[in-house]
Amino acid sequence: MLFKSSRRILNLLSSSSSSQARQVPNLILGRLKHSHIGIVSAAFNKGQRRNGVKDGPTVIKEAGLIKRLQEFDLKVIDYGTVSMEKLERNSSLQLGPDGERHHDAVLAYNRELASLVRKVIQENGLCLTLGGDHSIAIGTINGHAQANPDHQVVVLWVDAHADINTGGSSASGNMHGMPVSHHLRELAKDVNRLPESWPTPCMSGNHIAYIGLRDVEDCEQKFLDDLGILAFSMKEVEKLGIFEVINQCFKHLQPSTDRPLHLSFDIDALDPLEAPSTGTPVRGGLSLREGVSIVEAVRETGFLKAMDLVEVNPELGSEKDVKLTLQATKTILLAALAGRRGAF
Ligand SMILES: NC(=[NH2+])NCCC[C@H](N)C(=O)O
Ligand SMILES: [Mn+2]
Ligand SMILES: [Mn+2]
Repeated sequence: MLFKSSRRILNLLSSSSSSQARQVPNLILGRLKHSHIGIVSAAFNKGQRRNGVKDGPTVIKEAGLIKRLQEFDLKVIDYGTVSMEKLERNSSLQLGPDGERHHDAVLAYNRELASLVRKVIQENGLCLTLGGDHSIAIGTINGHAQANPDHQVVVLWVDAHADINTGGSSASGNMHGMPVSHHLRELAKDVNRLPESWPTPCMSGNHIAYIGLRDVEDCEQKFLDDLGILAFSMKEVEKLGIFEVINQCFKHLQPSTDRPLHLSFDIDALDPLEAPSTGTPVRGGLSLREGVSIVEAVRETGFLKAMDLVEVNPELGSEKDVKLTLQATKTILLAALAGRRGAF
């Protein structure tokens, strides 16, 4: 009798511990349920002047991202690449009305990208878009909004830069410094669109928050101030600490089932000591641990529906620099999507 019952307890113990061992993060992230993670490769570089950034998606995938995510029982579907080929047949530099470099090409590419992002979300996937330069967030956020016509998408933008220039305010003409302005209703009249008036603005200044800023131009700061946009620069991260900053962002954005969350993560938000291979590095950035804390908190809200990881450029820096940058990138993605810290 005693033997029997202790046997039963042993069985119970072993079955509960084995089910615990299997308790890896499954496909239910908080209260938004996803059937899979859909990966979109946005191999695009016309939003700035360096070629290599279009190879970001390939090197990130070659570094074993999908296999690593699958090790945590996540179902991953590769939706393939939105390529620049069609645009390249007409690759002459064409300026927009306010000097935006490759204006129509950037927008035409993003319109196609937006359709694929919309498809991933409509098929109930959590959409991860690998860039590419940050101009691809014109398409990803638009596609996310298209998939949720009855809901307000809210955006957490993690970056050294505000990327809120318009053609008129930009000193460089590079459209990777302009994606945010394309989505804001308040700036609608300052943004030049395609003849079919794509993209339509899908949010207001109170639907976006920033973390990590440290290289913001005067015109951009004026947009942030005028629109009352919540923005935590590295100075505030330093003063308040990363958890207070994250909490204030979520209090403000109020992600929920009615307010799906879009995370746009520029790898240059991290300090260049952590992620050197990127086109516009700025020293004094987030530690990898702070970056991980941000994306862990994002995941834990349960309302993450789409994420961009942009500006990894494998042609910049030494072999060691590229390796470090890819390790940091994978660390961020593993924490954001699987809720895990660990080695690659
Ligand atoms: N996504 C980026 N890395 N953006 C950098 C933008 C730099 C500068 N503010 C510009 O508009 O040209
Ligand atoms: Mn940046
Ligand atoms: Mn950026």
